Amino acid sequence: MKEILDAIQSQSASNSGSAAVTAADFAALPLPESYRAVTVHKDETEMFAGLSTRDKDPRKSLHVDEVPVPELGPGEALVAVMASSVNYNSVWTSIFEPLSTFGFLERYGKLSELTKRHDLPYHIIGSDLAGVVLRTGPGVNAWQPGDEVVAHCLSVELESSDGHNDTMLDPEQRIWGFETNFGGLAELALVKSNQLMPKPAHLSWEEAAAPGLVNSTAYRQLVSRNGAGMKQGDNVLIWGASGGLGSYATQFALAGGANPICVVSSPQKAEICRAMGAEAIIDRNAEDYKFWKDEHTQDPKEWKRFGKRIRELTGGEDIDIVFEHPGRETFGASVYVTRKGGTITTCASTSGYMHEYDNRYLWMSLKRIIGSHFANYREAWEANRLIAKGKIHPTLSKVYSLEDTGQAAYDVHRNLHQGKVGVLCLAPEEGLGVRDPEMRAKHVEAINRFRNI
Ligand SMILES: C/C=C/C(=O)SCCNC(=O)CCNC(=O)[C@H](O)C(C)(C)COP(=O)(O)OP(=O)(O)OC[C@H]1O[C@@H](n2cnc3c(N)ncnc32)[C@H](O)[C@@H]1OP(=O)(O)O
Ligand SMILES: NC(=O)C1=CN([C@@H]2O[C@H](COP(=O)(O)OP(=O)(O)OC[C@H]3O[C@@H](n4cnc5c(N)ncnc54)[C@H](OP(=O)(O)O)[C@@H]3O)[C@@H](O)[C@H]2O)C=CC1
Repeated sequence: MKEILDAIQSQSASNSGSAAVTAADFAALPLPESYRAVTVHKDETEMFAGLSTRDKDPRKSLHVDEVPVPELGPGEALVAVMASSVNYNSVWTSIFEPLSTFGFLERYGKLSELTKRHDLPYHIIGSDLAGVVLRTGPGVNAWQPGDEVVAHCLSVELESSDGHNDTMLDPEQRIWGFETNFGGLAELALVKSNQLMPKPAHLSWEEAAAPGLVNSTAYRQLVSRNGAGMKQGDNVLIWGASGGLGSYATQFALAGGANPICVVSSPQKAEICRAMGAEAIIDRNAEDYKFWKDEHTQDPKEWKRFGKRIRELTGGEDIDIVFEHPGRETFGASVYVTRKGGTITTCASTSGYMHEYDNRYLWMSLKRIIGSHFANYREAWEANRLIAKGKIHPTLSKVYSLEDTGQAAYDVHRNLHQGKVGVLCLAPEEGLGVRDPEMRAKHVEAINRFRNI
């Protein structure tokens, strides 16, 4: 592993990404037999039985294990991972909710001889990476050893026509590192080569690894015609506006000429939204919205109070698009505050997936609910292109070592974090991997906006 790291480190910081070490040199580097990876264990899926969601502690279930290097198949790439990031899907995996992810691996394993590799008693998690290609499998022509890359997390087989217009609709659609094995929170990762995209040259490894999953998801959910198709002037209500998804949705709204109404839970988070350029901000904690009277009963008076507050901030207008992900806790309010003909677009249900809302406000006012999930190949590419062009910036706040991934996931689970939380895998320190310092200098303030808050 040291030889691999030395080769990556010897890429000059001033050569704009062109390899000082050649592709042949990288291809000739010997692969280790094993590598360190963050895992959950199949024999521990019941370890939190009886505990409340909040009390399930990722620090207990996430391990750093030495695991064998998987065999490389056709159309695949083995990547040396310099950095990765924590996504909420890794929190779900670590607390075995709503399902144990081993069921996904078992199902995938039944598909073919090759996919059997994924069905193991341990699950290497992680759905983001920035790193360097070490090996490519048969049939891979677009990428070669030595290429500096990020990977998006859409894994598809594309054998059915269902996914040929929109790769998210493939019947064998999976999220890499959640529904497949060999994810990015590790020193090496196995991906389909179609997941690879160029690493933005002005970012360090950990910055480049941070946006991938959430940025692509927010792009489809809010901007793409497959999602809400946001346009200039739209009032966009963004829950968790300084969180993983929300920090990108806020940037897309501002960059696209829309008007974000940012919901956060502290003055500190409100300040981050202001620094991004948002003006309409609601501190849900300070204003103490209680959309549920008790576990079973919502309070429409609170929906109305929330709607009035939004009207105060917009000069009397209602919401064109709600960017939803908290789910049960907020969904009734989200449907209520949407304007006639408006859209509620949802990609998650962090607080509970059995939603309740008053359907009269949906049908009588001709509103639409759109389900959205990650992003297709093209959307992921377009979202990464915006990062590479410095139009959208990483929202990395804090960086952990691979050994401390459990703590990083705990912070995200307990909502103690801001923006995105990074993890160094092979990178020995932060700040490495920048190939275009001039471009970086132009954007450095925005790149560092979430750091160490
Ligand atoms: C990018 C990041 C993303 C995120 O962070 S998202 C947040 C994290 N993700 C999650 O929380 C999602 C976790 N996943 C799940 O909870 C489950 O994954 C699903 C509820 C989405 C699906 O449940 P399941 O049981 O895995 O699959 P089924 O499609 O319900 O299939 C079960 C059986 O039910 C049959 N079935 C499906 N639809 C129908 C139908 N309409 N009529 C009759 N049967 C149906 C199937 O065929 C199959 O059958 P057979 O067991 O025999 O294979
Ligand atoms: N389907 C898909 O493709 C994807 C789904 N997801 C899912 O989306 C969800 C959010 O992910 P992500 O943004 O990365 O997570 P984060 O935890 O980084 O951000 C979510 C933010 O939502 C706010 N929030 C949390 N709970 C509530 C609540 N009960 N009511 C109102 N606001 C709340 C919090 O902000 P504050 O406290 O400031 O209000 C929090 O910071 C997760 O469930 C994740 O699995 C994520 C990515 C892709």
